[in-house]
Amino acid sequence: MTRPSSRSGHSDSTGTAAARTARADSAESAGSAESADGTDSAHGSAPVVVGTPGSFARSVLDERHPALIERVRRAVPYPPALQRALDALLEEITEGVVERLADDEPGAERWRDEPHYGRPWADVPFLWAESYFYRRLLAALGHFGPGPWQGIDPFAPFKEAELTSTKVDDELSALDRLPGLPAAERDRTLLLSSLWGNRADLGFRMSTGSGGLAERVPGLVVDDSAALWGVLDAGPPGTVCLVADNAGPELLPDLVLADHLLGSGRADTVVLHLKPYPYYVSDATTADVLACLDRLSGAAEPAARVGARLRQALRAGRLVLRAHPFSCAPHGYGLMPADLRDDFASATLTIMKGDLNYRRLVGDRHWPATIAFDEVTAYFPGPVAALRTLKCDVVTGLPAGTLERLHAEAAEDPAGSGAAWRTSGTHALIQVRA
Ligand SMILES: O=P(O)(O)OC[C@H]1O[C@](O)(CO)[C@@H](O)[C@@H]1O
Repeated sequence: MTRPSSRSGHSDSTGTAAARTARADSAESAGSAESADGTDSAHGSAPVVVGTPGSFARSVLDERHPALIERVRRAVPYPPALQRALDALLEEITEGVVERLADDEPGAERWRDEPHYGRPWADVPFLWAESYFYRRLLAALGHFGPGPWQGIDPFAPFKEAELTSTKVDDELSALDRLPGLPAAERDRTLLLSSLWGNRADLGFRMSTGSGGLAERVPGLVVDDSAALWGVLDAGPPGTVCLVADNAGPELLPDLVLADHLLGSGRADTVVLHLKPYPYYVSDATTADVLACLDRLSGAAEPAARVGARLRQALRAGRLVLRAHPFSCAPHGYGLMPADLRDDFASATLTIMKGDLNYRRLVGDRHWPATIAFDEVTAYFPGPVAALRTLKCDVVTGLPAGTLERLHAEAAEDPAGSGAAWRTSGTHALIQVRA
């Protein structure tokens, strides 16, 4: 495998203007030409739009976003002007049309060319609507300043509550079982901890017991983990890109996995991709990494040792943090700018964590669930793995038999849960394109 050297310089583009030029290229290289209505001509798979009441996407816009505004308002004592800005945003998303960022808002130029302004929020693509909502929330709260609220993370109180919970102590103390496990089971435990950390309620406790972990994870609908280790073991240790998702209970097992990749010789360097600003409530930023390192260092052994090794890896440049602007862009990775593409191209493997990264990786579309993962990620510049619990309608790469089983289970469920397996986080997948 040719691995061009990675570049560290980053453009300031979220991929908006340049992205549209790149769209044709990336669609072409993915073998999926888009028609004027946004439908993928090869498969008839339309982009997910916020859409009609009753859809999952609409419930996020109608219920979760207003609830989040109220949660943020209760958690932080914002002054009257910022409260009024929150009121205005709430009114806009529930009754109005999509408004532009104010011209004097820092970074407004990155959003200027988007085509969705003046339309009802329900009419725009789901991925775009969610991403723009978070940007507008931060604008309302003065996050980008200048001013006294500049840089304040409105989600910090929630993140801190999760990170300081005693549940995390239990999970960290379970780390002491790892050295006693055979190497293959240690690999698997750490991989599954990182995977289920995306649901943020299992984590390291999965390492207990004597049975194989896979048997105790009935919700794992695709398990390409052998291919994942195969990619990493195929050559000398190189760079692994780990594209993080949530802070706290998800980021901790991600960091422990990064330590394991470095310590087991699977990676020479781990590049951890973070969000440059608070996003999707709990997405990890640099501050969240530092908080996790403090949490590890303040815990009992062996967690404290993991924390010390990670600090040393940061100092030595073996654990590298990136916060590329495109990480908060409202687009799929098919539109990533060249410098980010170079980063991923130079990696032995890129591991995409979580549901949002999955949507951005495969494209936020109503794909047939059985369409090959290899096909929808063909554009990606290097080997890529997705570790994700299912929290939205988008899924690809399911074996036909698995899909049938999921439908049959849903049909038999007395609660009539329908397609809840797609959205409730009870199911998960490990998919790899080597
Ligand atoms: O933290 P994760 O796994 O990326 O999940 C975020 C998911 O939450 C939602 O915002 C709402 O459920 C999804 O649209 C999104 O994909």
